[in-house]
Amino acid sequence: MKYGIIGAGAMGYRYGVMLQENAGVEVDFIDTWEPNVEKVRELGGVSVARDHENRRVVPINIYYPEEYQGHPDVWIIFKKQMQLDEELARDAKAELFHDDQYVFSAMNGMGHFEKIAQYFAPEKIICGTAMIATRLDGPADVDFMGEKGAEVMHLAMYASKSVPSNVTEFITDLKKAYLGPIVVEDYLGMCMSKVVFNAVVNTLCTMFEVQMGQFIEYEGVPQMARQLFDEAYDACERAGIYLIETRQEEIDSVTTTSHALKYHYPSMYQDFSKGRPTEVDYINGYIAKIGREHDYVCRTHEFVTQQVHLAELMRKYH
Ligand SMILES: NC(=O)C1=CN([C@@H]2O[C@H](COP(=O)(O)OP(=O)(O)OC[C@H]3O[C@@H](n4cnc5c(N)ncnc54)[C@H](OP(=O)(O)O)[C@@H]3O)[C@@H](O)[C@H]2O)C=CC1
Ligand SMILES: CC(C)(CO)C(=O)C(=O)O
Repeated sequence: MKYGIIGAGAMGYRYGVMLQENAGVEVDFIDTWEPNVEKVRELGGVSVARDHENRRVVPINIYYPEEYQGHPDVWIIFKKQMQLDEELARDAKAELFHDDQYVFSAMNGMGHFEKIAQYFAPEKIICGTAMIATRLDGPADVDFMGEKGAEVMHLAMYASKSVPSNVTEFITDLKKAYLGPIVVEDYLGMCMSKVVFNAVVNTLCTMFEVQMGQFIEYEGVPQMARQLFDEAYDACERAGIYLIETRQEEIDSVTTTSHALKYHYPSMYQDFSKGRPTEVDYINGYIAKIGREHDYVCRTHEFVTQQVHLAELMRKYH
């Protein structure tokens, strides 16, 4: 199968480079961030390291949407939630999307699949989540965090419980790429399981400006995590959303994942530290919204969402 990556950022490079190098498939990258596209063209590829080591340039094909003439079988979208509407509109205007194509995304937060469904038929949408950590340190400069083979991701169809036969080839390519795909039936429970995880780790690491390994040094983390998970699970259960992990599994995962990805600054911090808006409204804010819609106030998530916005605003004084 041939793949088109929309958003040559941290995760776009991660998926594209691993598919190209490990699964041996054809991959094209589409990006709108000019310094990034121009840097790739100057270097002849993207500079890739793993846990700060073995940095090398991987040759890739990169295009602005308006330049692209190819026809991938699957689009893989990795933009920040706040950028997605504009990106999809620009890509559609450049006539990139075709009825026969599938589309996959494992962005954090919620709301992106509804936006993608404005351009693709529901049965063509493959939903994902990725417990895969990647840093974008500058244009055309990425660092794949975590040991080789530790990558884990989940996927589910947007419109059905089972995977159609032509999507199995995509799953095979993800396996060959060592991206660690696990197929589940319910996309909503799958996505919310990742949202509640990010609502603890991304948000707290961002507020205290620390890496995951530093965050987990504090012995009170499991207790803080339990409070946030309990509220999120209570809201989801009232909304009829059943997560694919139990509350205890999520709490345990905060500890194990934070140790495994100890040098990683979660993607929310990567935005925060560069003065950009964060995805907090799509993570803690989304949990709070589900709660409110079902007569349940997620007091801690509402407070934490405000705290992150306060911290965003206060950056101007630092
Ligand atoms: N990174 C990770 O480890 C993980 C991320 N995710 C999710 O995947 C999605 C994509 O995230 P991710 O790949 O991290 O994001 P990116 O690395 O793609 O960053 C998003 C965009 O921000 C802008 N940008 C990035 N770095 C800079 C910089 N140094 N200076 C100026 N602009 C910059 C660029 O667009 P522009 O110029 O248009 O602003 C870029 O395309 C998100 O939903 C995220 O939550 C999920 C799992 C893990
Ligand atoms: C890698 C991980 C899982 C850390 O929370 C993530 O989703 C992110 O950085 O946004």
